[in-house]
Amino acid sequence: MRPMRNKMVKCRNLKLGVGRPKIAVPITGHTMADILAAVPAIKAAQPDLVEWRIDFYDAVMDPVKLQQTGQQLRAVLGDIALLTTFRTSGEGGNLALTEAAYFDICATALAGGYTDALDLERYHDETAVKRLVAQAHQQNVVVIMSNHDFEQTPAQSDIVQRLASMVDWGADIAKMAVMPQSAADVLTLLAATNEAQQTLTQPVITMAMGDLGKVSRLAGEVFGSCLSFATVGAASAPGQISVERLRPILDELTLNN
Ligand SMILES: O=C1C[C@@](O)(C(=O)O)C[C@@H](O)[C@@H]1O
Repeated sequence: MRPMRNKMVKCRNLKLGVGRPKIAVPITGHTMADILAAVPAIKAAQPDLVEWRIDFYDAVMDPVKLQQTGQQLRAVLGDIALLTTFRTSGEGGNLALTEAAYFDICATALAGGYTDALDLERYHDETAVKRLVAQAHQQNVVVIMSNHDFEQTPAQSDIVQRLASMVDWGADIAKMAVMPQSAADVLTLLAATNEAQQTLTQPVITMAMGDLGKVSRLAGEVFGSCLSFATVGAASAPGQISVERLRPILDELTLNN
């Protein structure tokens, strides 16, 4: 029997949470030229969504440049959905920032009017996170709330509780990445995904990182993760495989009944 799926979330022309898992490709360029130059090869690979990792962008602290680059990226992407993510250094990102600067950058990205979705890390000040959720929703921007544990894999109940708390705080989609140290850890992540997708009202995105966790990036259809990050060129996290290799595996694992 096909597993039960949660509510669908629309992001531009994408329906997340229904049908097969969608494919996201990160852009990790440091300059506007690098960022825009990555687009033709990405478009040729036909991902469902592009993630702009603004923590890699040299001018991320300059609001005007951030918005202009975002708008140019939006224009060249055509109709591909765009997710903007600032990953803080505590969660595996590229740049250390004060809390205030993190929230300012997220607000600047939203005010730029170019993004279809925003990644918001769950483990920051509650009032500030909820204020950004409200701002995003006013602008019809999808909130993907996230948490990354680059050291280990929390217990199943802890992972589910973290995902549930994201939904409580207004996330449209709840995302959790863990670092497995054993095959048992990968099973824990998959079991937590299965439980969360059956019990939460919103879709979830999960992954176990590194080589041990690769299987979790392939198996979203079965366990209930609605988006898998894959590469065209540079990876943004350990264990990502190329879009070219991922797509036929997702096709193969499609549930037809
Ligand atoms: O949250 C995620 C997931 C990710 O960490 C991964 O493991 O594929 C890659 C990040 O770019 C993205 O923001």
